[in-house]
Amino acid sequence: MDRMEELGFRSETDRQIFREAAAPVELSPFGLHSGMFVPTLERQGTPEQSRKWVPLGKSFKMIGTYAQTELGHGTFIRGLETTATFDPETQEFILDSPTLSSIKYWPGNVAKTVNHCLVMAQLYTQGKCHGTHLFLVQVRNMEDHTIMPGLEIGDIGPKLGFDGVDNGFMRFNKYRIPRMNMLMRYAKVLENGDYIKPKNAKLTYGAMVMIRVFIVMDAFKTLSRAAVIAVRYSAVRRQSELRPGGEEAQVMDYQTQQYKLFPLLATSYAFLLAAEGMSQIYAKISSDIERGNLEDMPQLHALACGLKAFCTWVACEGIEVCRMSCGGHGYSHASGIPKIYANIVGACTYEGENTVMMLQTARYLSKCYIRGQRGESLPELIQYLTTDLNVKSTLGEDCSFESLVAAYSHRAARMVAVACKLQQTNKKKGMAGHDAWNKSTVPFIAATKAHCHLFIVRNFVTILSQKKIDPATHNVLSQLCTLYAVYGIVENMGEFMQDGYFNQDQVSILNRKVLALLEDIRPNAVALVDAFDYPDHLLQSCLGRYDGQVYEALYEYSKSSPLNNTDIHSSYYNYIRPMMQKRSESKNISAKL
Ligand SMILES: CCCCCCCC/C=C\CCC/C=C/C(=O)SCCNC(=O)CCNC(=O)[C@H](O)C(C)(C)COP(=O)(O)OP(=O)(O)OC[C@H]1O[C@@H](n2cnc3c(N)ncnc32)[C@H](O)[C@@H]1OP(=O)(O)O
Ligand SMILES: Cc1cc2nc3c(=O)[nH]c(=O)nc-3n(C[C@H](O)[C@H](O)[C@H](O)COP(=O)(O)OP(=O)(O)OC[C@H]3O[C@@H](n4cnc5c(N)ncnc54)[C@H](O)[C@@H]3O)c2cc1C
Repeated sequence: MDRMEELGFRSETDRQIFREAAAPVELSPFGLHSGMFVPTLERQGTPEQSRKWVPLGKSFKMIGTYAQTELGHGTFIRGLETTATFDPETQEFILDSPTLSSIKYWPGNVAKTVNHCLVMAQLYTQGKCHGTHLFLVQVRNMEDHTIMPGLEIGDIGPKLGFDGVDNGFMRFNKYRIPRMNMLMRYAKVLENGDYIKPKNAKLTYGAMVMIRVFIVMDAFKTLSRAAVIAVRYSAVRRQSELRPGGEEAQVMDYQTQQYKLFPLLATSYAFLLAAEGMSQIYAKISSDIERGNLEDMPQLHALACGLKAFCTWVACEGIEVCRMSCGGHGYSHASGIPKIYANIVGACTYEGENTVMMLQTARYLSKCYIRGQRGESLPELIQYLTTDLNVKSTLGEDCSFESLVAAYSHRAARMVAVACKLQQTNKKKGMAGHDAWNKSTVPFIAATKAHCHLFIVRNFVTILSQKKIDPATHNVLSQLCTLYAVYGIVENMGEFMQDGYFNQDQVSILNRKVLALLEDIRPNAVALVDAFDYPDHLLQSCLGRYDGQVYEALYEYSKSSPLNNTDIHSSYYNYIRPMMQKRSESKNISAKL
């Protein structure tokens, strides 16, 4: 903290980059404090509450986390069971875990690290439930860090990853907090217990929207790090003969290796630009919301949900491809890739399970489709829904940006229409609304993925057409953008061709183009990963070292394995030798028989 002050890091982005550089392998146990707890106090507290608590949080005098998920509920927030009941006599809220399933379970750093939590609980006042609200709760003694009376707190045990985060459980037993510990920027409980409701009940969900936006950048960071390691290693690793009798080839010269890695390199650049675009949209709309203009809140929610789900799914699949493209050494922690995967794959679940998030976006698309069919105006990002689906592609040998964006618009518009028509058909068959919805959610998920894919392609093209970039760089970035878009079509050709949008010749053009682009990008592949400028300290990888000294690094890494501290391990004396002695005795016995 002091070091960041010394270095003059003021913006949260700079601070986050510094924290990651300082703790590259394990996630910081203060990630949730800085990334969720403090920003939520700023955005969901009244000005007075923010003035009181935010400085304490920023100076780490108060260390907190976000405690919402319970044993029985994570996705369905309205089903959370923790209660906060207002007691007007004492001006306090009484927090309680009334059932086993209501125990808070998963909140990061709650087990051993934090002394405060933002707790999401069902608010009761004057005998009536007003839904979930956030409460600031002190959970440990500020003098000796002991657990406050009335609370049971512990660690949930080993996980797939996230080893630097002590995810815990927390149980309330009629635990009292002051009335003013309810975050009251949007909703309030007055001294007499009267409830003042917010302009929109979902304003309380604002912290989750913010983190989903951050997670799009995390998807870029993790995928690009894995790509750096795999591409650099592919330049160093020589294996097998490409030319009979010739020297062993750099594995990066195999077309299959290029087809594995170069689209992921292009995806990394696409996700970086998408994350920046998403952040700009979030900054604009969240500031409108803070000024009371909630008009674009549904659009922000839908975009954040969709991109968070789409980018984490693609990033995790891509990181696994990077790992496997490094052969056996990729499976070792020496590569650094298993840790990257283990730390980000949870993002497909936390901050909104990806399928559920995609369905939130799908719900928004369904409503926009109906508005579009009525001729109503639509937000710019959604206007493609009114695309004329009878139009065919004009794609030519050049695979122009315009023809590629048109293809993605057509695909998404067609798939949203298919899902919406199924939903409408279900209703006409007499299904209730919720059944008509549920029985069309599989095509809605596919349509929403196409919607997100369009956003990322269009965003990439827009930035290349708007930003002033020197010609040489623009040329390479254009190759990456074209590869990202063409590869996405080739890999999902059925969705693009189902209505005959492309003809056979155009399909052949696309299949040729994706292979040609691999050759175009090959000379710049290492430079394109070096451009991310990740220091070796951050990558923590013997395979992805900047100096390429892979085998020397692997040898040193292996020698440092704790198993090598002694030549003969105690298991020999405890198990192996007794077993062998027993075997030899039994053999003597059988020989005598
Ligand atoms: C390089 C390093 C890599 C690793 C980096 C790690 C760094 C550390 C970062 C993070 C660590 C992990 C921390 C994790 C924390 C958590 O997981 S906190 C808990 C998160 N939990 C969730 O996200 C729960 C998901 N569920 C929900 O959000 C909601 O339940 C719901 C699915 C949205 C449904 O809500 P609800 O049932 O109340 O609403 P609906 O009936 O579906 O919809 C009603 C209308 O409300 C609109 N709506 C819903 N949510 C929002 C919102 N957030 N904003 C705006 N509007 C919203 C919805 O669209 C409906 O509108 P409509 O009626 O017009 O259609
Ligand atoms: C690494 C990690 C860190 C976490 N950190 C925190 C934290 O700091 N604070 C916190 O409060 N929580 C935290 N969580 C919990 C996390 O927010 C929840 O696990 C997440 O919201 C998913 O909810 P769930 O576990 O109830 O999954 P469920 O919703 O039970 O998912 C199970 C299955 O049900 C499906 N499903 C559920 N609802 C629907 C639906 N409506 N339609 C279709 N399918 C559906 C899902 O798609 C999924 O396939 C963390 C979780 C992880 C893994």
